Amino acid sequence: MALERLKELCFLNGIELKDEHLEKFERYKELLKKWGRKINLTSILNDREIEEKHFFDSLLGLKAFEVYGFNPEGKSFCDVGSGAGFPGVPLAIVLKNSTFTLVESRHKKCVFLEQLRRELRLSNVKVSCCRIEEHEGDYDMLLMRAVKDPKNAVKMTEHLLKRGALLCIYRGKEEFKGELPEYKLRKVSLELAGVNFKRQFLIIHPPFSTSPLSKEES
Ligand SMILES: C[S@@+](CC[C@H](N)C(=O)[O-])C[C@H]1O[C@@H](n2cnc3c(N)ncnc32)[C@H](O)[C@@H]1O
Repeated sequence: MALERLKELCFLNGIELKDEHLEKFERYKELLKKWGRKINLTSILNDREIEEKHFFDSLLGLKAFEVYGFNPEGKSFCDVGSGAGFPGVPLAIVLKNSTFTLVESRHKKCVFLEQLRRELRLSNVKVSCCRIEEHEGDYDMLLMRAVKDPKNAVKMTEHLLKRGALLCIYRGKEEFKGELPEYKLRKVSLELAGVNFKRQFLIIHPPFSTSPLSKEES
């Protein structure tokens, strides 16, 4: 059955998906497979892995926001270095009242993202083809996935953080032991059912910006 793995993992981990979302995820998967063969979009091109490691993984942001106390409804997000649309597009599919700007520096990936936006009829998504360092905007939250060095991520997005955005970094199980003296940082770890990987999120903001944080800040 279509999207069996995505449905199973979302069910096990309390993420609600409607039929209208599943239709869009199905079309997303087709486009990813078609374009992924032509341009170097992602090394993951089989159904199960796309559903688990891209779609489900991107949606885990919803769980992290919940733990953190951030209501994503109606908010403005910027997906930094969006690549093939992760995590921005899966979140845009389920958060129809929130806006998502996908910033990507590589032209051919931007062409894919534009096509995806049109085919999935995502009126809450915009694509900005430039380096994040040159992108300006006021956002509630910046999203970054597959980031090696959180310090570098902060450096690249400093101009947007100073305008009041939170930065949410999707991390694997490896602990971030570094320091970000000018920022407040909260780690959110998720225990997941049905998968053999862990997800940790770093949520970072400048000390002056309003934040739902009340405890466990460092
Ligand atoms: C490691 S990939 C991650 C892609 C996607 N976010 C994901 O999780 O699958 C990083 C992406 O960021 C883009 N990128 C790298 N430096 C960038 C910059 N300074 N501004 C915008 N995009 C950038 C790359 O072209 C690439 O698509």
